[in-house]
Amino acid sequence: MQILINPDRKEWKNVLQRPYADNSAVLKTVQDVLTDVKARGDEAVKELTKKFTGVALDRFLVSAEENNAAENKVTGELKQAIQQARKNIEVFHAKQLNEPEVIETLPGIQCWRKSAGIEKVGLYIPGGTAPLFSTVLMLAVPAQLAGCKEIVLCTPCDKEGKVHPAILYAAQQCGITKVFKIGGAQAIAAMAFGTKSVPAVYKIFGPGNQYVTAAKQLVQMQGIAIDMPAGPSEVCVLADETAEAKFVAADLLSQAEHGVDSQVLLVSTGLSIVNKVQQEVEKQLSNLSRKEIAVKALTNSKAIVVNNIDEAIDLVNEYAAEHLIISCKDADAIAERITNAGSVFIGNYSPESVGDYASGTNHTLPTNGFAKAYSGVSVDSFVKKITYQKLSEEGLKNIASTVVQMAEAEGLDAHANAVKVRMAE
Ligand SMILES: NC(=O)c1ccc[n+]([C@@H]2O[C@H](COP(=O)([O-])OP(=O)(O)OC[C@H]3O[C@@H](n4cnc5c(N)ncnc54)[C@H](O)[C@@H]3O)[C@@H](O)[C@H]2O)c1
Ligand SMILES: N[C@H](CO)Cc1c[nH]c[nH+]1
Ligand SMILES: [Zn+2]
Repeated sequence: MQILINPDRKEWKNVLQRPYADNSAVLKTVQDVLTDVKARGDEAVKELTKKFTGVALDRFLVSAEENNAAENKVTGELKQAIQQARKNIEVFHAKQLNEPEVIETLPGIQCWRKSAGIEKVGLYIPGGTAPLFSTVLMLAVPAQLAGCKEIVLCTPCDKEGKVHPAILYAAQQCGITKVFKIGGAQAIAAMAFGTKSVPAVYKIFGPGNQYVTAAKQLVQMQGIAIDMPAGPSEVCVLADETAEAKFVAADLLSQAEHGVDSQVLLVSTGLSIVNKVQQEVEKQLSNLSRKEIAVKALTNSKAIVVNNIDEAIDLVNEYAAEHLIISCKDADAIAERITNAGSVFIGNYSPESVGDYASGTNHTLPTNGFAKAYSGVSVDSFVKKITYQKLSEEGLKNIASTVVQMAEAEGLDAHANAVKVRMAE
């Protein structure tokens, strides 16, 4: 991890750049995948799966037998953990549902807004380097709460053509029945355009690698909605001298192990904590099964020492991390000053892993600085909000002159007439 001391503000943009900023080669590959799947459907999906993963599939839908077999392969302890996590996620997300409230803007003019679940949604569950069954819960629970009628799930399979049993178990727990064993850009294309076996959906959700994220962004240009660009995982830890180096190192490594393109950032007001964290990182690395991946991700990562806490807060707001951990003396007060982050973890006992799995908040979050403008997935992501209005004759009288004045001033006589014709009766 590179250490930078007091970089000039003018340099922040460069310093805070994410790895692999130039994705033109990925975009080219993905564009070809999309064109192929759109033209040739299932045949293209089969060929591309073989090409990118080496797996030859003759069908994509996970069968009832595969589902039953998977249930038997998940241990009782893991089943309990999945159920506990699912419950917490449901409790947290259920509070996001709200009843429509009718507002009377003028006597006789009633306006309201109602949420309607998006009818057809596609969930992408990453599975290239780790079977992220926790993501099933993060997407399927809010989709079900929102009332989405058709929920399709795509996830890559292993070399034997099998989907990880915990992914299937989590899907069962969330009432998802259509699971397709395809991944990458070809899965996004299949859900976007539809194929003989994969239904087309209106909106696609879920994180993924660069290929998946690019595919989502490109299908969006063709009219299919997406949740957000949720790419390689990242965490920023803001730590002062009161932070526990062991905890900070563990948090940094927890995201570095996701992928070689992950980025972790340590921002601090003192060099001594940075040095201690570096030593801890070295120590803890040796015990990790995904050490190679974490080591590569650490080469993209930085520790930045700044002059004071105000500068540190400006820097983390500029970075707009997917996850921000605040390990500082005044963590609560600092949290109040955070304007850009996907999800914030306050204090020494709030590791990001807890939000990744089970506290109840969603782990599908904007990466790559998109937290400046995007929110993470919530029930809201799965609904559209339809506005309604109902006017009585008195209500129309109360607003008529306002509308007529404005319509005529815009030169739109027909608009004005739609009101006048009713008032003339
Ligand atoms: N932002 C979030 O909320 C969030 C949440 C969880 C995971 N993540 C991120 O999701 C990512 C998961 O990535 P993953 O790779 O493990 O799984 P993945 O399922 O996203 O991608 C695997 C698929 O990518 C395709 N692929 C791989 N190499 C390719 C190539 N050279 N050309 C074309 N296609 C190729 C293959 O089809 C493969 O099946 C990680 O980067 C992780 O950090 C992000
Ligand atoms: N940290 C990931 C989001 O960036 C989510 C995840 C899933 N499993 C473990 N972690
Ligand atoms: Zn994680």
